[in-house]
Formats: sequence, C-alpha cells, structure tokens
Amino acid sequence: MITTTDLTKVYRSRGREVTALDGVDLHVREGEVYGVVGRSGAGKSTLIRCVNLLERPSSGTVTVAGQDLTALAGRGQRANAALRQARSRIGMVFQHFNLLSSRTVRDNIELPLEILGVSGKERTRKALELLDLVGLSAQAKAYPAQLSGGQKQRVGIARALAGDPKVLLSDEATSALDPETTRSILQLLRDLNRQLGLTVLLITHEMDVVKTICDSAALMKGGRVVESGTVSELLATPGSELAAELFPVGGEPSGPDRTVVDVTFHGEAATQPVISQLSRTYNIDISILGAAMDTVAGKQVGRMRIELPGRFEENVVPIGFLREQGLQVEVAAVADAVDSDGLQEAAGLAKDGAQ
Ligand SMILES: Nc1ncnc2c1ncn2[C@@H]1O[C@H](COP(=O)(O)OP(=O)(O)OP(=O)(O)O)[C@@H](O)[C@H]1O
Repeated sequence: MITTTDLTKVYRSRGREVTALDGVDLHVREGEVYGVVGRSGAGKSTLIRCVNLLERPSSGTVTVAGQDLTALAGRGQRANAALRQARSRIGMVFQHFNLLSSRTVRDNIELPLEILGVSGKERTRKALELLDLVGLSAQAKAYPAQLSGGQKQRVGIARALAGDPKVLLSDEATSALDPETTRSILQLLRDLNRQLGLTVLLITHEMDVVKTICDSAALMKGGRVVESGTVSELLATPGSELAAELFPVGGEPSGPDRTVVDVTFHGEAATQPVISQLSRTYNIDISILGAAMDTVAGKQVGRMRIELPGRFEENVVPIGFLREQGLQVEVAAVADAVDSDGLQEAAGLAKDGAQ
C-alpha cells in the first residue's frame, strides 16, 4: 500500500546541509498498522511528510496505493491537481490536532470536503457520519476549545477520514494525551483499521504504541531504517534492538559460573510450561532474573531472562532443548570471567546451535 524506494531528503539552510532521510526503503502492506520509531531527529517526521509529499523528497520514489506520487509532483498544473487528488486519499493526523478554533467540530470535518468541492448537503451528511464513527455525535456544534484533548484528536481523525482515504498517516497522534486517553485513541485507530480496512502508518517515540496496535514496525536512526519487519519477525530476530526495547528485561547474574539466557516466547510456545520442563528434564535450578509478558497485535508474547548454573559449555544441551521448543534463545552473558571475545564466541556457538 505504501512503498518508498531509496528515499532521500536533504535540507539545505544557511549553507548547511542536513540529510534527514538517507535511502529509506519502506514497505507497508495493505490493511496493516505500521509503526516507525526512533529517537528525536532520526527522520520520522520527515519520512511521514515525504509519504504524502507535504515535503518533497530530494530523490527516491513514494508509491501509495499503486500511484507514484513523486512522479506527480511539480510537473505543471495538471500534475498538481492529480497530486491534490491523490493526497485527498491519504488522511493525516497530527500531534497537536491542528483544528481551526473558529469553526465548529462539524465544520472542521467539512473543511477538506469544501476544498474538494463537495456540495453542502453531502458535506454535512459525511461529517455527521464520521462524527458517529468516532463517537462524537453529541459534540457536532461544539468548538475545539470546549473539547478535551482526546475529543480533539477524535475530530482530527474524523477530518482525516473525510476523503475516504485508504491510508492514514499519524504523526505522534497520542503524544500530547494522557495514558488512558492514549489507549482509547489507539483503540479507535485499531477499530478503524479493522472496520474500514484502513492502512495506518504512524510515527511514535512510545514503544507502548507499537506494542498496542502495530502489526509491523521499523526503527530509524540517523535517517536510515536500521530494522524493520512484522512484530513477530522482530521478536524472533536475534539481537533485534526493537524487540529488546519492546520487551526490556534486566537482571544481572547472581555470581560466577552462571549462564544468563534471554528467552522470547511467542505464539504457541508462550502457553507451554517450558521452563518447568527444562528444570525437570535436566534437573537444574533455574532463576528468573527478569520477565515481561504482554499481548502484541492480539498475540501473547513475552521475554524472560533466566540464569542457569554453570558455564555456557555446560549448558549447550539445555539451551538446545529450549530452542527445540520453538523459543528464541539468546545468550546474554556468561559470568565466568571470559573476555569479550570469549563471550562473542560463546554467543556465536549458541547461534550455531540454533541451526
Ligand atoms: N525544515 C527543516 N530544515 C532543516 N532541517 C530540518 C528540517 N526539518 C527537519 N530537519 C532536520 O532533519 C533531521 C530529522 O528531523 P525529523 O523532524 O524528521 O526527525 P524526527 O525523528 O521526526 O524527530 P522528532 O521526533 O524530534 O520530531 C533533524 O536533524 C532535523 O533537525
């Protein structure tokens, strides 16, 4: 539904150049909720603004619903009209709502339809339908100042849906909201995604947002996408930074000659009593140093940091057992004074064992 190919954006101001996007390839499938995360300055806003050509990319292409938007940009009046038309099929939601304070809720939602030249009667019908969809029918005649943050964002979402978009872009839509309101707005986005088959591309700095509604995610650093995939794929990727941030597990080894292992459970494996089986099968005492369980995209997922007695070499078989149960297993630390090369070797051995 959304594809960017080798997308680059260089800002030039006062003789200085900033490469905000550095060859970004993004693939968002139809009907999925896709989250882009990254630190401040990573290029997230620039990416989302390039996707609907609010910002013109320096090079590369953006295709939305099979249409190459970059080819439409800036080639005379007809192309501009075509770009406007294409853009009307891409809704956008903003962190600070961007509502017009002098217009009622209903008139705010009608605004994009006015711009598209839709008749007054049809505009009103559509606005009322959208207000119903976002649960704000009673506030049609209110002004933005009379609404809570969550209600304002519902209006922002209704307005974004006015042109019947196939794609919704969300730029930190919940960052200005409290946790409970955030949850209700995320739920609304999820419902709209399911009910309307809407593809959602959102940027956020909150891992909880990814956990709550994203099917897929990408991590941006310095203008590049450094990791991407479905959340399940990421969780199954050894060393994935996103997986570790989604499920941070801490915990230090309790002493020397211990092997610390991070185990990721998802799908079927999340419901099996593997740790007690491991303990019984090999007659070993297992300490849980840290754990995080949650539901991601409707599936139970968890990470656990466990400690096994003995060095890595003594634990190759139990670690193999965990892998045979379909678990993702990474050796986190070997607390027996190996130098970092030794640790890497041990981790390498562990990976080989998985194949
Ligand atoms: N209009 C602009 N002119 C010059 N530089 C810009 C402009 N917009 C963004 N940048 C620079 O491009 C880089 C990426 O910025 P961008 O806003 O896309 O990052 P971000 O990941 O969205 O960060 P944040 O979460 O803080 O919004 C930054 O170094 C920023 O300073």
